[in-house]
Amino acid sequence: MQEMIEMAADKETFLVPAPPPPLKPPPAAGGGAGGGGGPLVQLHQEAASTELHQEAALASQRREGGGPPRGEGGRRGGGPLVQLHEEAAPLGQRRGGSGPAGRPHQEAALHQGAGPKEEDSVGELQRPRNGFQPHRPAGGKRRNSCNVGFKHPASKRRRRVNSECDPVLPSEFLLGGNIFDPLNLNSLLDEEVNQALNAETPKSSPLPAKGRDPVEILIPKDITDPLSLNAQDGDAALVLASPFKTGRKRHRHRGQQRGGGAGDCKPAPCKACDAACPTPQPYELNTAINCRDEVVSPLLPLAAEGAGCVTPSCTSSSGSRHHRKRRRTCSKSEAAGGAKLPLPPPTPGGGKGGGQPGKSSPEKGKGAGRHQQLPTAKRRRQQRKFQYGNYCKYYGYRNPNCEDARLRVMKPEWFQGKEVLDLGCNVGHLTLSVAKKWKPARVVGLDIDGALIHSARQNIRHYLSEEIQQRQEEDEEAPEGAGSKRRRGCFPASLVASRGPIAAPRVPQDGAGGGAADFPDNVIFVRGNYVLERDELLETQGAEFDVVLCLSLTKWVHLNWGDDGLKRLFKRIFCHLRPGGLLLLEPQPWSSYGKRKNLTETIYRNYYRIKLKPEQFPSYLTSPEVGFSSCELVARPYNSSRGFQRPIYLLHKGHPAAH
Ligand SMILES: C[S@@+](CC[C@H](N)C(=O)[O-])C[C@H]1O[C@@H](n2cnc3c(N)ncnc32)[C@H](O)[C@@H]1O
Repeated sequence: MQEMIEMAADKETFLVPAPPPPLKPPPAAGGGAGGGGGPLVQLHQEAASTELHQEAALASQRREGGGPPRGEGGRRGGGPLVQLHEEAAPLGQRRGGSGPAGRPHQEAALHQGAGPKEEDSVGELQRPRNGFQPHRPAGGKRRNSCNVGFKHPASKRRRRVNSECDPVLPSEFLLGGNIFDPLNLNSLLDEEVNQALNAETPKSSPLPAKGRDPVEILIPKDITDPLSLNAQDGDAALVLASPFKTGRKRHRHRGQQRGGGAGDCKPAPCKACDAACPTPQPYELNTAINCRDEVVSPLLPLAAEGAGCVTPSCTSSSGSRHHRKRRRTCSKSEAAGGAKLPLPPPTPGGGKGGGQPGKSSPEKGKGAGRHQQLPTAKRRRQQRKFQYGNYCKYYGYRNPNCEDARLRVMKPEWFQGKEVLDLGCNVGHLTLSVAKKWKPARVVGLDIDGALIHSARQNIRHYLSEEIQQRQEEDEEAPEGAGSKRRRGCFPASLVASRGPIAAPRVPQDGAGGGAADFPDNVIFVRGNYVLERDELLETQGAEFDVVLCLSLTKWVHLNWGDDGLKRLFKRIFCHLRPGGLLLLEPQPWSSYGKRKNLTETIYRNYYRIKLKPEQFPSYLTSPEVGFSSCELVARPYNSSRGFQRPIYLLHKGHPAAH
């Protein structure tokens, strides 16, 4: 459009300065054919109110291949539209007598970077190529147009000027029009003059003979938008309707490409106008990018998984945005201890975010839609990723309210000063809570998934950062001068949350951090499979711990290594415990096994071979085959998901009377 207008502007420089002055008042309506045909003229007048007609007229000529519009021939090829535009073009000349011829130059000056003062700039204007000296309207007002304020680089403009699309002046006119007054508008000014002027019109501009084909008048569908500038693309062709061709033919909208004949000269859209049209805007692209976030969000967990779940959001919550958001609103202390938080009211069927891993785990809940699209082999591979229950979002699903209710049923004295082994620690939230809250001498978190162990180590920093933050808050709450050190300008809370404390103590590595110490030096995370390969290896296992946590692990060991593997696990725990040691066991119910039986072929096989069901665990553990002296049900902690409402047993080794 912009280009078209500029082309039109260039074309206007060919127009001669001004029409002859009016002699007499215009004739009454219906001034006859010689008057240009009343309706046509009226339409011209209306159409001329939009200067875009002028510009469009010239652009139309370009579309026609540079040739002038022809009466009937023009009609056949969309001519009337061209004609209308072309005829309307010089109407601007009537304004102020001197016409718009100067305007394009002013605009051209703008394009060429002429100075801000129009008067000054006129003098600096380049002469048009055809040698005509444009007329400068006296005090002429620069009219608004589509390209107001829009500057093209000079190179661009020059290219257009020299292009093959240069318009050619019309040589034939209708209804008494001529090059100076193509629409024969002067005929409107005075009836006599009109008659005199049109008594004999030039051969190049014949009067339509009576009985000839009537002049086709094109009526804009929308008179408030005659050029259909507001039309959508699809409506563009419907901009004008001919009474002769109602509903039969669609007229090309200016700017719309013709099927042929236009050669290389394609009308360019007006950028300024297009900006107002409902075409995609750059910010919409941005929206699309934002939307893309929605589109690709299911892939994010994949990335997180691939990255070993090291991000805080990954390690501390579920993959869903919903959960992440919630997680952000609650502190780690809530997640860790949470004893002060009121219990959420029971919801039938379980809470939204607290589903069993089987329901809302990466396998099903989050990736349900994705899995539907995945081929079976890929889905299997995906599922196999979590064949050990090694969900990196486990705590997000399990503790959507950031509270782990199991900590409520545990007694601090079980841990204080003790050495604790947490089997299948996942990303270490419960391990870290125990290590931080109850000051055990040492806590070892062990997990088969190295990525989870990596995350667990990272989480040490977050628990630590929380502690530092708490200390800072306490300091700030304390009154000034009360002996407390108020810290100002400390590390921003957001960065502490996302990156950890600015001066975090060294994160202990494997094998480091031995010996009794305060948190976080009392905690260590180790990757390993706790299930020994053979029973004979049990003999090598020495007693090292006072407490072993075996929470929500049995199902995964059971499914992956069958009855034999689970029994070996129990026996190893027993061996690992010192006399008087404690085992905290939270088995998953048998009813939850079936959902996972198809994860791998081994699991499938094991599932159907399992004989030792979870309800038999207490009796098996206290049997002579293992050796625990007692087993008691501690509690069945509440969870918003019934699937997580599992019993916790306390098993004693050796001297139960001592505990
Ligand atoms: C369902 S999660 C339970 C997490 C944590 N114990 C809790 O209850 O909060 C089970 C964890 O056990 C781990 N796991 C499974 N088999 C294991 C094995 N043989 N040795 C060590 N960890 C194992 C998985 O990687 C997973 O992180």
